[in-house]
Amino acid sequence: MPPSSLRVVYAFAREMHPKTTDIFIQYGTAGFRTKANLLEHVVYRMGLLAVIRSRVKNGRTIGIMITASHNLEPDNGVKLIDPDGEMLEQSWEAIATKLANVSDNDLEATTAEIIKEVNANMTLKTSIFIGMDTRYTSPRLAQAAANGVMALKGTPKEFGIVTTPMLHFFVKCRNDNTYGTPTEEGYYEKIVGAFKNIRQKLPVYGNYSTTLYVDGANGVGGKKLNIIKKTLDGELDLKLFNLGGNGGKLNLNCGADFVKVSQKPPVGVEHVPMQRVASLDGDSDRIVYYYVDDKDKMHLLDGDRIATLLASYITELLTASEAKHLKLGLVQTAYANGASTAYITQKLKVPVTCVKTGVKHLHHAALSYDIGVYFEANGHGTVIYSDNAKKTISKIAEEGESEQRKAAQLLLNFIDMTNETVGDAISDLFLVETVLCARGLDAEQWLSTYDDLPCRQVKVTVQDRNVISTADAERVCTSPEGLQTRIDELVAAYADGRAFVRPSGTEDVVRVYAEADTQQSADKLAAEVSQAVYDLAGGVGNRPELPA
Ligand SMILES: CC(=O)N[C@H]1[C@@H](OP(=O)(O)O)O[C@H](CO)[C@@H](O)[C@@H]1O
Ligand SMILES: [Mg+2]
Repeated sequence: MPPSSLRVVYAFAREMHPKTTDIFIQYGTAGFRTKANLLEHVVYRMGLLAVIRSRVKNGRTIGIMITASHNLEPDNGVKLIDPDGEMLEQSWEAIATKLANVSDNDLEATTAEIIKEVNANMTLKTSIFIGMDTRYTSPRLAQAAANGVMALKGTPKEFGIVTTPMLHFFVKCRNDNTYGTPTEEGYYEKIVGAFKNIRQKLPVYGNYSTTLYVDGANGVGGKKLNIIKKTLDGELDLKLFNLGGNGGKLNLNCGADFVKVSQKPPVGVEHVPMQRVASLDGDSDRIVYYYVDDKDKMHLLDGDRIATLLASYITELLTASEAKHLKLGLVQTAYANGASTAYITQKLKVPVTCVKTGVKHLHHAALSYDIGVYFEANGHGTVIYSDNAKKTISKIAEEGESEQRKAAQLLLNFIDMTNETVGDAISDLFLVETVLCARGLDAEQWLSTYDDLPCRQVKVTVQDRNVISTADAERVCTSPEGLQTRIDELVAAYADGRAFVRPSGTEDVVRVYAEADTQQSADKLAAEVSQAVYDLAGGVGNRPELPA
């Protein structure tokens, strides 16, 4: 592009999407995320960067998703999706951060510098897929992204309101047409189609009931399930709540994150004792299940539960299809309940890898298995299958003995039902329902597989959360000095005690996690560790108090 036309681009940027704040913003665990009114210039610049990224990747399509996931309504965010539908390559996060923070005056020079540095061929044609969640600030930000794309002569394709995993899926399909069709219909056809297929093969039996209640978090997931619901022909009877009407606010006292962290049922859902409920987050890339018993006590079935359920069923099908040589492994983070890890390794005999928080880390580690099941405890996860695994299973489905063939065919449906690009609440919901149906389980039986250790997660506000450094997949705190020693002392006083701290990548807080043999102990340990963080890492506001 000749310099004169770039001049026009930057003059346009200054005028249309000016940088109005000096607050430093960082591409974190899931992209940029902050108050929506601080983001417009950032999103515009991500439009520019998406085009540059695409041109480094031979013109393959890149995605831009506008969402702040489970955060409350006033927040928003933006993240880039790489050509295979994966999160942006980590080495580009620093580039994104640099571009987001330069002044309007330096934007031109910095963009030119980046183009040179990454060696982008700016003559390539490129299309950028843009999606957004249901926030009222999203359309304006999506427009800023499209303007950024057009500024560098890329072609934006706007999908409007879609779930985050849908956009990942579209990007993957656009760059690899064997994976599916890059449209919402294509997504339903593949994922919901596979579910309906498998239901033909697995009769409903035992304690499994086809009625499922869903908490849509007043976000996009419930709206999409409302479309899907009409096509399910009674295979699954969805009763949807928190669809965004009746004044229900996005993620407010509802949704997967609320249910997981507060360990309370969401508002807005009718609670029938023992009825299983699936709770999605605002952009529908997370899901947890729960039920309320006849004494009004809530029982949570979180990401760890879903991971173990899926891993054990896949193992069963691998055994039945005699494809046991395919190596299945599970990936978790330090937030995984200790009881789940023990169950997976000791009972299921499946190897477990523990990695840092953030889906990109889990996805990456899962790639080292033939079949990698990865889940964060908060319900974000999926299963990925290597080409070798897919080929082997397809071959058995065609050439194996009758019983082997049957199992392999089920497994192929299971693979089709999976959104392998990223954690996907809708895809995960169908996977879980399939396994529960295949095993004739109700939620209570599912819960009885193992007993979770009571746990507690809390936040502490400090002056600068980056004073906290960690090692060993965030399980050990290496600075500030003395904090880990203090945590060790505190943990030692509890049976089955475990605790760790880490700076959040999406909020300006330090997260504290604790588990112990009783809820009371877990709560107390979390509070004591919070005090240690407050004292040793520059706490602000009131010092955390111990539970009464
Ligand atoms: C403890 C926890 O649930 N942390 C979440 C949260 O990250 P933090 O870096 O902890 O803020 O948001 C991430 C993005 O959704 C998700 O990947 C991660 O698991
Ligand atoms: Mg989310």
